[in-house]
Amino acid sequence: MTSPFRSSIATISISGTLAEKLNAIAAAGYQAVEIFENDLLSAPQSAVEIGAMCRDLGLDVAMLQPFRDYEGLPAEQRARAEERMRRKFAVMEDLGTDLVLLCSNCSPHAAGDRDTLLSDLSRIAGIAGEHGKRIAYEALAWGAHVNDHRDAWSLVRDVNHPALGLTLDSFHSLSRNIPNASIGDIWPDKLFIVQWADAPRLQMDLLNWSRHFRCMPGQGDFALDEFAAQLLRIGYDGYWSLEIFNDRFRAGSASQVARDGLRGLKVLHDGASRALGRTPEMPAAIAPMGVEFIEFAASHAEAEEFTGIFKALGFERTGRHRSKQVERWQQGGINLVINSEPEGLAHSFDMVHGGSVCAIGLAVPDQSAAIARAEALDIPRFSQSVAPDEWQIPAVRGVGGSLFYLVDAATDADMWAQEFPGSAAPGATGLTRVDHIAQTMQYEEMLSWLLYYTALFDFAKTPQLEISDPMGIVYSQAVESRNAAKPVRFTLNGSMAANALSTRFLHNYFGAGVQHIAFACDDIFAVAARAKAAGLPFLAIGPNYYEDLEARFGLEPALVARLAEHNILYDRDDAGEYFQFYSRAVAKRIFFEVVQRRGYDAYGATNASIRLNAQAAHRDPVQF
Ligand SMILES: O=C(O)c1ccc(O)c(O)c1
Ligand SMILES: [Mg+2]
Repeated sequence: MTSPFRSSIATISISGTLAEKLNAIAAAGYQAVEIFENDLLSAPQSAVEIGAMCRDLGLDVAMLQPFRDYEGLPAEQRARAEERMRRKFAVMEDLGTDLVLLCSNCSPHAAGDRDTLLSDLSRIAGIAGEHGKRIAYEALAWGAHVNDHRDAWSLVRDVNHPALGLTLDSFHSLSRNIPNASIGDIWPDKLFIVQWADAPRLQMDLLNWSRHFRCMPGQGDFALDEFAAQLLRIGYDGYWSLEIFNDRFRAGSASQVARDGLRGLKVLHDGASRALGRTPEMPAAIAPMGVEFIEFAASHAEAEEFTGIFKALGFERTGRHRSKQVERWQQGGINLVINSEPEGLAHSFDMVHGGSVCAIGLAVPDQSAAIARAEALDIPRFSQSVAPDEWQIPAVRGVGGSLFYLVDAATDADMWAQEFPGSAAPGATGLTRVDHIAQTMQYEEMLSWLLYYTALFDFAKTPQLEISDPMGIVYSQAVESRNAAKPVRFTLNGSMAANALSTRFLHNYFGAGVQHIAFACDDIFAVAARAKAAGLPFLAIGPNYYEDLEARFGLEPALVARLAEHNILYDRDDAGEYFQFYSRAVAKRIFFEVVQRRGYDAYGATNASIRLNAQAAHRDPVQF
């Protein structure tokens, strides 16, 4: 399929040597690269060889960058800069590009009056024109005189030389809150390149924000969709080029970061096309209608540990798979499946992780659209051999190699009836549905999975929270469906602290995966009392918490006593009230939570550190 836009990425955005970067960029499927000068300077290959390498990899060289500090210089320095520029033209010739990026001058010694800027930019445009080269002028957000794309544009427009055009960089424009409507004034033939970066909204100086915290479209807080729609509106059809300065990415996997970037760009371009009423470029984001099932991989011995907890929580075994060592446990609208087969994906999961969640089934309204969306976003499909008469459910890979089964919401009942014949309906008990699923991952992977969830699914993200674990800080971010009736919610958790619970999980579990599952109920006291009588190993909460709770929220002492009796944590905000309790972990890995929401939409973040402290009491002694 021909790409609906021209994709590119600056080599600064990813880790590795220049050759490694180019390989990762080509493998991810970009059409072009911006060569960052520092990457070129430190490469063992000549510019001619780099140019040849790009061509062999099928990559165009979109631009060489950056060229700094030219306009407004005193005459002597300006002449030296022009000489430097001529040399760059020779390098560009070798690389095979005619475009160079010129950053607005950051020197406090540069003049900033408009006549000087116009005259200098005219001079350099003339020199570029003589060499058959073009210059793309960019307003750095911290430029001494030119730091707003509207000013850079008015200079480019008034110089009006074919060799001088504009660079738009979403970071510089949006970090300064420059209205997107101003893009409407730009003539598309003079917009030589558009650079993309998202970023979290931070209170810090522009330069450090830009150099360390840029991220891929969709991973930050900028309203890139409006910016993108404006570009399409003016008819811009040049490169969409990622330029991401981010310390985490430069320490991470080049191929992963490159793939994430292209995924972010595709979602952005498609979203902008849709906003303009144009033909969509891929099926719409999947809007899951609920969690259909959670599949646990477990040996028979560990399966008993899980089912002990399931029983105490009120689940019943309602069926067995007609041909496999797989059981179905149910309660309310919840299906838990325990897979103890001696081969297949579940078995590999059990071998690597021990008892674990190997798959999650999501009910989707349109299975083939869901699969096509995953394919368009380069999210790998999973298939394993199934018996000819077995119910086929398409699956894609998720966190830690686990699966998302995309269950057709219209035929889910038939699926259960065929695969688990004669399942008994569960008796009425307390748990109603899966409230959320918490996945733990390396801190470095969090942005990648965040993008995965918001690109593949019609999910919104909540702000990232910092939770204090007794052994360090844990970062937690939720992604949740916008469908309010039966929301599907995941929390993504990671830490840089070597002994925080989430890090201990990664060690114990050998990788990223589901760390806990929260079930919703309508009467948490009844569920807790029943679970207690049935011997659920509760996570015990200390008395200080309850004393503080009484003071903090002015709760009735009798209510606080009931909460304490059942180890129930409590939170309240403007939207409503939240009740939650936890089980101890199975095999020090997975634990369960029960929640009751009364209008409340969050996750009890203030209680998370209480919970982490309670769990830390059970950790193995650490040897330093
Ligand atoms: O941080 C910088 O110096 C820098 C350089 C080149 C760019 O295109 C940019 O946006 C920033
Ligand atoms: Mg830039």
